[in-house]
Amino acid sequence: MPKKKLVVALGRSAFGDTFPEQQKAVKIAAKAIVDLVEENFDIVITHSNGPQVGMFHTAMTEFSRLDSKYTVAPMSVCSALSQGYIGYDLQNIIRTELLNRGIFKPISTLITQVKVDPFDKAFSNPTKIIGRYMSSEEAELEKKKGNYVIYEEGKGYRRIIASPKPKDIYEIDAIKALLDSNQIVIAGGGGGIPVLEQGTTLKGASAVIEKDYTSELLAELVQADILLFLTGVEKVAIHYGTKEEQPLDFITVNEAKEYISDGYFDAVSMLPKVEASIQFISSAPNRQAIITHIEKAKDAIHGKTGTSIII
Ligand SMILES: Nc1ncnc2c1ncn2[C@@H]1O[C@H](COP(=O)(O)OP(=O)(O)O)[C@@H](O)[C@H]1O
Ligand SMILES: NC(=O)OP(=O)(O)O
Repeated sequence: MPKKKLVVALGRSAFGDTFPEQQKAVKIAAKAIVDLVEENFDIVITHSNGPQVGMFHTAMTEFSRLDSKYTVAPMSVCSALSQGYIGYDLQNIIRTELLNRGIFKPISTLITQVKVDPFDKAFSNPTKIIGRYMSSEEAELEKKKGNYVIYEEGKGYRRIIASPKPKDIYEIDAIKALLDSNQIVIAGGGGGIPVLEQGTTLKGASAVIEKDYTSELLAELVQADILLFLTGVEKVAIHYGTKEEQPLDFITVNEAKEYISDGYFDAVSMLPKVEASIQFISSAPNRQAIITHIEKAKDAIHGKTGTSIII
């Protein structure tokens, strides 16, 4: 019987905000991934990059102000940096976890570019949160640099950037070839580097793609059986964060659409996962989309927990 293909999307909680946090958190992600390897899946891993891409962009901009030998790195370059920074850590820790369990399976990270539409309305409506929390003074400085910020009640300011939809993945054949040769692939990190096709050139766009949507596109293109979102909660809930909070084991596509139109899912956190799940299971039969906590991956695959989006 052919092995089932699984696309796993690792959320922000898999990495934290700083390198020490990442080194610690990635061990939990590695355990989750190797549990899934032991379940005999072919696996593609995608991951978040919001805090990291913001960190690189701010750092490079600050360096360039201090010393003219440093130049500002465009956001697309910072996306590429974040793929390397996270992928390097992730692939090594997963490798160790595999070897510790006596499993010999190669794993590699692929710098991945994703096509976006230059006319995507998202370019004139920044929504994607990146970087760390800032004080009002830091936020003012960002605004002076021409960047956009939002205020989160009680938490502080954060940068926001355009987040166009992913249209195609340029390295998809390489991803498939690695999968076909029994390798674990980390690809589409941070939603992929957003690029605009200009003749024979791919020009980096000043944007950060939502990795949940890229995960779905990737799952479509590799013809995955399961799309698994590993995040910070065990189940999707309605009335989330209130006394009436109701965690859900299953959500049908029709229910999910109703919950979306009733505003139950936060636009920048849970909504993209639910939308991506709907898209994935609706576009071919016998597919599964599951959202759960990073420490519950194996249980969720066995139907013991998590929220499954079903037809
Ligand atoms: N309706 C909801 N049900 C469950 N969690 C929700 C809901 N709305 C918002 N959340 C929050 O969204 C988070 C997931 O979004 P986010 O952290 O952006 O994703 P990721 O883990 O992929 O980075 C959850 O950990 C939870 O705190
Ligand atoms: N690119 C992306 O979706 O990253 P986050 O999950 O950190 O927002």
